[in-house]
Amino acid sequence: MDESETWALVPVKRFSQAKGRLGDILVATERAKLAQAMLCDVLGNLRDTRSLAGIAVVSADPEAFAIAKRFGAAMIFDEVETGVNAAVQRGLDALQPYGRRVLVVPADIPFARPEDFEHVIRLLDHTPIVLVPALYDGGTNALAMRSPDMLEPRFGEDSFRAHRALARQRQLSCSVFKSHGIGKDIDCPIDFGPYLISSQNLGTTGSFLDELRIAERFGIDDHPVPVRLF
Ligand SMILES: Nc1nc2c(ncn2[C@@H]2O[C@H](COP(=O)(O)OP(=O)(O)OP(=O)(O)O)[C@@H](O)[C@H]2O)c(=O)[nH]1
Ligand SMILES: O=C(O)[C@H](O)COP(=O)(O)O
Repeated sequence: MDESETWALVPVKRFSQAKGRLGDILVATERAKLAQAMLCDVLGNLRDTRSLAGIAVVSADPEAFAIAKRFGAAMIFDEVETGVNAAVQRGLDALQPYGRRVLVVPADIPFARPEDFEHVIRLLDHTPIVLVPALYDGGTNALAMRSPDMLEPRFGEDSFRAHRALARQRQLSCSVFKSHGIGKDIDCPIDFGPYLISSQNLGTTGSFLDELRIAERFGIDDHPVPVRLF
């Protein structure tokens, strides 16, 4: 086994429970479909990231496994489903015996391109930890480590600061890559800003948003409005 191989690890919550923060504007079936569409885009972009040796999906949802299979990803069963950190830790434990590098990403970053992931992987040659902050909410949209046991995952509120602090505490140097592709996620209604909708190819997610007529439903037109500063 080549120890410099990098595997991607994607935690996926049961689709029927996904995207609760969008509950005011999307019904449960729409939230589930959006989560599935984003997973397809994330797995497609990871599959097209040439330096990745493999992808693993950690989930309890059979539908997530069906999607994972389509993209050639390995499957790790999340039997307890007690949140993102327990799920990621389960995945890290599964990869640990192989001594691989890992790139942990959430399933809701459909804007991340293969070249963004390649950049993270290259940075791992320079520092043992690489973090990509979420652009707006203090989250972490990619956590890459030279080995799966370097940091325990601390996803959730203010996780970027928590991951950085943990790396410092362990005396592990850390690169921070501010990536527009990886940094943008869809968590809250505000994330459906006009910039996102009119931006480049958004793949399966874009098609689903078109189908939802998201712009019309939320009164967003084609003109830039200060929903967020990009
Ligand atoms: N396997 C697994 N993945 C999870 C779990 N909880 C969250 N995730 C995943 O972890 C990432 C971050 O998820 P969250 O922000 O907690 O949940 P979300 O569904 O994206 O959004 P909210 O419901 O609005 O919080 C996403 O990829 C989720 O699918 C869990 O219990 N098990
Ligand atoms: O740090 C975090 O928790 C994240 O940014 C991950 O997930 P989310 O974008 O789905 O909340």
